[in-house]
Amino acid sequence: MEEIYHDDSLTLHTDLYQINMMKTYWDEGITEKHAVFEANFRKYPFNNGYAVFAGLERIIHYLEKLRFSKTDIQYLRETQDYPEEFLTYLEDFRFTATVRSAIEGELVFANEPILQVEGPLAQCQLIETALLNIINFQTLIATKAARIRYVSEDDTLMEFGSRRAQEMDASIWGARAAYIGGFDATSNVRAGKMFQMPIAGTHAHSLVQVYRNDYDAFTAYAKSHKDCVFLIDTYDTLRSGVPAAIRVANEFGDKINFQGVRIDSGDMAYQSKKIRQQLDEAGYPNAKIYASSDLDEMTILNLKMQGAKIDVWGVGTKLITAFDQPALGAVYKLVSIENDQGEMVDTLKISSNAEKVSTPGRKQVWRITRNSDGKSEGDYVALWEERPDQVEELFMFHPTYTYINKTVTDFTARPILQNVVVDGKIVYELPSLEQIKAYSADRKSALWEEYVRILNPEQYPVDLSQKAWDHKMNTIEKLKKNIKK
Ligand SMILES: Nc1ncnc2c1ncn2[C@@H]1O[C@H](COP(=O)(O)OP(=O)(O)OP(=O)(O)O)[C@@H](O)[C@H]1O
Ligand SMILES: O=P(O)(O)OC[C@H]1O[C@H](OP(=O)(O)OP(=O)(O)O)[C@H](O)[C@@H]1O
Ligand SMILES: O=C(O)c1cccnc1
Repeated sequence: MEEIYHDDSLTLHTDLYQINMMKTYWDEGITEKHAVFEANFRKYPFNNGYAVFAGLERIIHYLEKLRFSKTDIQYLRETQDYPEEFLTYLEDFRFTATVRSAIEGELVFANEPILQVEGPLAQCQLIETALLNIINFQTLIATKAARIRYVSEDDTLMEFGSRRAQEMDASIWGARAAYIGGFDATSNVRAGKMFQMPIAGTHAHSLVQVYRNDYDAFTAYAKSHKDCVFLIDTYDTLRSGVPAAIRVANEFGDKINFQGVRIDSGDMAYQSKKIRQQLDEAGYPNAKIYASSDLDEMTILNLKMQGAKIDVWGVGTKLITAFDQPALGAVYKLVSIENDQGEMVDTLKISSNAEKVSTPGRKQVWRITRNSDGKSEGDYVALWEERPDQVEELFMFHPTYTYINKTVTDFTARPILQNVVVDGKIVYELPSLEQIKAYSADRKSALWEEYVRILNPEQYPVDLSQKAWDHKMNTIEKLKKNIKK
């Protein structure tokens, strides 16, 4: 395809309706009205008990370069009937808003703000699409990876999904998210280069097909590589694959690191036990058994239950495509907007479903942990000016079933939303990927096992402060009166 407009910016990576709304705000002279938007999700992905927040690094890179390029303006000029003055406004557009966010690797929960944007209305509006696009995908994959890590215990996990991912961006950022969620390496070399993350791999069936037999293929591979994992299931795993691998390992001795064998088909519990036996008998107790083939957390759990002797799991399709739940569904809602008198007015969106009614006003999420053992008591969603970290006693109650409540003492309250961009300037120092991964693993250990298990986890408490709850009820009452009028 001939490229008419050079793809030199991500600023038009937004829905047309955002720019159309910007045009309305511009016509009305309210582009600079002060606004606050918050993002949250309502339903846990994969019915998990938490989500692993990911995507912030890409959001920061996106915001850093948020300008309408010449070709962006030219494209809008030629396709939309915007007046030149509006295009000039877009040309001069600079991001000056403030973004507060959960940090990558943080565990986040349903119905709490995970990211907040505050600043000129038009700016907050433009970035909704890209922000949700990034968070929804990366958080989803990091969460799926965390589930797979949970069942795999300390086994090695390799991400193999690139060929099956929904296009290239998904492979790359999905590989990174999988690493944050608990994977050890990716097969995608570009992801390794971009993010300085470990890459690893074995070889494909095609290599064995080229040589028409296992032995010749493994020999050729061993001649050209020190580290060897042989794929043994091309013809007959137990009768040809394993014996050929052992023969090549014997013949090459110290010239190679015989790391193990990979299986990619058949009954992997039965086969892995037989393979283990053959490798042990041949004097290779340290050779590992790798497995791949449409794996996910349920199959891995089942294979472990059957006593499969698998040491390394290669997971592709079902991880990178978030096979059983392909979207996270995080939304971005206006919670506060300046009125004509210059005062902030908090807003909400009413729904017939009580649990879906949003909470008005700018909020902070406080993670409440017990000082005695560092375990999480739940999250406390409070109005911005509240300081639950400065009180001795905290009354926490379920926002819908208010009779479910408790009073917490001897606790630490930690704010989840952190300043990332302030007045358009990036103030957050990006941690290394290793730090993010380690942080996430550490956060999981602060959760009670009941919230971490992958099947029917307990509902983690996400409570509203009394003030936030009262404010919500008052806002609903006022709205109802207004509607009646
Ligand atoms: N012992 C086992 N218990 C439960 N699931 C298993 C077991 N062994 C393999 N599986 C899973 O069963 C599925 C088998 O896939 P499938 O029937 O497509 O064939 P395959 O053996 O992989 O062969 P091929 O890919 O050559 O068609 C895979 O998802 C695999 O992970
Ligand atoms: O099963 P997944 O979880 O998606 O993992 C990735 C798959 O990709 C490869 O198969 P493929 O048939 O594409 O190539 P191959 O010839 O190397 O086996 C590999 O053998 C895995 O089965
Ligand atoms: O390295 C491997 O074994 C690998 C890589 C990608 C997909 N399947 C397998």
